[in-house]
Amino acid sequence: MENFLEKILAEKQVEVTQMVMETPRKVRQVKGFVQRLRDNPERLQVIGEVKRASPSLGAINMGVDVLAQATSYAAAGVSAISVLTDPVFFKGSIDDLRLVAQNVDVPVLNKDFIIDKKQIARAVNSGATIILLIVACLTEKDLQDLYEYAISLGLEVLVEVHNAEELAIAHRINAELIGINNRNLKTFEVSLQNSLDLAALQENGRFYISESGIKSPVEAEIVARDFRAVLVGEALMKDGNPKAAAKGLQVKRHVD
Ligand SMILES: O=P(O)(O)OC[C@@H](O)[C@@H](O)c1c[nH]c2ccccc12
Repeated sequence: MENFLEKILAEKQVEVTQMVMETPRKVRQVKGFVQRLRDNPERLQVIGEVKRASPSLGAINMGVDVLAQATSYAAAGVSAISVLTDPVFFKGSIDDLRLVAQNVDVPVLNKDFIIDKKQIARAVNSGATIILLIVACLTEKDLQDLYEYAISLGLEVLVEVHNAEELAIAHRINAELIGINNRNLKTFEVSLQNSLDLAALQENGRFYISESGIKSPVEAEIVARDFRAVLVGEALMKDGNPKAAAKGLQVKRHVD
């Protein structure tokens, strides 16, 4: 049986084949995400995500007003906004990202399954300032090449891992920004315990983010000690007041 990730990657290959290689322009100028983490160690930072649907849940909020949602996140003081651009499994589009980037002055993360430079050039030209690279989607060599390409363009790169082996790879390529996904992309099972288990392997000088399954300030508190930020989609997309919800997740961290 093909797992979910294999299905997504097979489809992504088709999408990328049909894409043209754009000439990358300059990265949009905003105060960077890492800088925002550096400046705010005392509160858990939030990346609010725009996500209409997902393979595990189906429709989350298909009728969302993308601009209003992103503006609410920005008004709540999020450190970045993530926009899903995968059309097939997440019902997103690059136009969503462009719309958000044109209207907020916070970093914007292009959330997609990136396997090719063409996607990175498109991300920059659409206003993204951060891209996601998922260790489980790439060979170490391709991960390293795409990472270096993105950095050379002036992008920030969030490197996503799910287990200790992938975390070691993220450390080897010298990623500064590492996301621990609580969701297993092969089975879509979610456990916050994954972040807590891998926290012991964190290295000094890098910034770690806990991704997925954070639904309330209670869950935010659980990861706030070991993580600088959380990446939250579903809970914010389903809340009638996304601004208040995004603000409520910025809980106090106990920094020694
Ligand atoms: O909706 P949640 O459970 O708050 O999760 C957000 C985000 O972490 C999730 O969308 C995500 C994390 N890594 C990904 C990789 C691809 C697509 C989606 C994701």
